[in-house]
Amino acid sequence: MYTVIKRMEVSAAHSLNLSYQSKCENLHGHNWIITVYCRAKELNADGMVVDFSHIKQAVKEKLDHRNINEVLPFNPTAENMARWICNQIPTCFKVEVQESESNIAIYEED
Ligand SMILES: Nc1nc2c(c(=O)[nH]1)N=C([C@H](O)[C@H](O)COP(=O)(O)OP(=O)(O)OP(=O)(O)O)CN2
Ligand SMILES: [Zn+2]
Repeated sequence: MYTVIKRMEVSAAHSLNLSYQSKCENLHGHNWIITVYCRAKELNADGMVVDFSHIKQAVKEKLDHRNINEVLPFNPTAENMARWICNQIPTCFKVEVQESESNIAIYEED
């Protein structure tokens, strides 16, 4: 089994729609650290699980320096973002989305 790990920093803005009052309902920014884990039993014809630059294209190039609420059609919590990122990338099984030193969400397939 092969595993590749791609880490990216995404600087962007978002606001959250919440069922309670929160400062996070206001538009604000993060430098998200996003870590994508992919694995495969066999390498593809190019000798890769997945090209690191294709992961970057699927994530960073869509989200970086954007208002994430205008890109993603759901409430952009770290958990929802992690699931969406995982679903964008064939062979991905786990995504960590770190909003700050103290706040991290992980989505992992069963
Ligand atoms: N489970 C989640 N909780 C929160 C999320 C989330 O995505 N998942 N997101 C937010 C907001 O994005 C908010 O920006 C986080 O604010 P922050 O100031 O970083 O968080 P804290 O209030 O916990 O402050 P610390 O000083 O970092 O502890 C909120 N919650
Ligand atoms: Zn936030």
